[in-house]
Amino acid sequence: MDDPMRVYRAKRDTAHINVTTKYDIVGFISSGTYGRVYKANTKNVKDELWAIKKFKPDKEGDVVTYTGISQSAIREIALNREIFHVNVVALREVILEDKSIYMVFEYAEHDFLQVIHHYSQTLRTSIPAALLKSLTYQLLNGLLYLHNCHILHRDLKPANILITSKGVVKIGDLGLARITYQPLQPLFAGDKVVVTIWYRAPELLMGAKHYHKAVDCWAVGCVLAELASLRPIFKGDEAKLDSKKNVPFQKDQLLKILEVLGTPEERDWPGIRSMPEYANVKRLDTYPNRLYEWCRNRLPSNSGYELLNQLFAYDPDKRLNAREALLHKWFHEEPLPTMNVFDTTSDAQLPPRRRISHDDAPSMMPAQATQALPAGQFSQQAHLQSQTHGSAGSFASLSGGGHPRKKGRLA
Ligand SMILES: Nc1ncnc2c1ncn2[C@@H]1O[C@H](COP(=O)(O)OP(=O)(O)OP(=O)(O)O)[C@@H](O)[C@H]1O
Repeated sequence: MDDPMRVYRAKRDTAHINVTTKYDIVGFISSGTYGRVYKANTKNVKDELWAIKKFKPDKEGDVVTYTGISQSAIREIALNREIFHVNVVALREVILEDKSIYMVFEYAEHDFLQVIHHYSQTLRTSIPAALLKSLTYQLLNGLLYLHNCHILHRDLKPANILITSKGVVKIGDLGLARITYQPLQPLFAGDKVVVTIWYRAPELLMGAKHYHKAVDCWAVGCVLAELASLRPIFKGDEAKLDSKKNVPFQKDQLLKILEVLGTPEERDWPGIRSMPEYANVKRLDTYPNRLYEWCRNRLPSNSGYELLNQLFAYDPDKRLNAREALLHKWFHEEPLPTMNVFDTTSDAQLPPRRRISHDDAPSMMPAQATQALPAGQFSQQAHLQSQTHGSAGSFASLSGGGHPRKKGRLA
């Protein structure tokens, strides 16, 4: 006969965990492409903060229906469950409740965009070298881990790179991330767009059919340059798809790059002539490389310039990878990067806490009575609720070839 305690425990473990019975919603943080993010605290535990991302439920017309979990949500959940690193935002659990999916992440008080705004708008001074170096170092450290796990982030930008109140950098938003050993699809098809345009690597802008980890390293170069100058280095206007969804030539974005890095030549980038957009680039004016001048007042260190120059190699095969970048001498000369990026920041100069609003918090609440899911989905829920620990394992089951999300530009 079944042990009643065992039956009780089994029932308890597969019962619904209600988000709002486990967490107090402190407020609304932000609305992203695929959902809304809330700040939450574990019930009855002081200062145990979380960021809960609630995916938008699928809708058929105005009716919310349980049509399954979107490809994007599955990918973000699946990738996050397999990874664990100090510089990547940790997923605590996933809760499936009332036709919605909730991902519970460790909470990060700041992000790179907010630090950039704080220095440009409030302090009106450049980011000190020690902070700049620590932010970049930890970002590269997280990226090296992802790349070692064969994960491309594909959407690195200041808003997606978070910092905890203890000064630890955490790469977030793996919603666009992909496993690299999947057969790579052509980059642009229909309305698929990869990487916010200001951080988009030249091989993508030139129409490359295949791309790899180097696209993330280009984005790190853009982020480093933005931290150093407090504004996006290549702030191009995105050309939109035409009515037939033809992929346009991103002339303005490429011009912004050419103006600083000069016109790429065959010796910089063998194979450039066979790139789909080469003829279009040939028609543009030619520019000299001005990166050294660009750095003069913004990144006034020779080795800092060298690092940026190598992250901005046109040829993706020559571009510095995350490991090489971490070994770069800029990080090994004074001031050295620190574990707490704010080690050398006075209290008065610390960026403010993340702003939250209270207006939207009620829409977080699921309906009072949690609707029963079809039988098969209980096991899925129990599966998803397991905690995320351990190192990157096999991703074979994650290799669905869904559509990357179309991303908007930074506001
Ligand atoms: N762990 C976290 N701690 C604190 N805030 C977070 C956390 N994760 C996300 N946020 C905030 O919520 C915002 C949106 O989150 P996220 O980028 O994951 O959603 P998204 O739907 O992919 O959005 P987007 O389309 O803007 O990339 C972030 O820019 C950040 O401000």
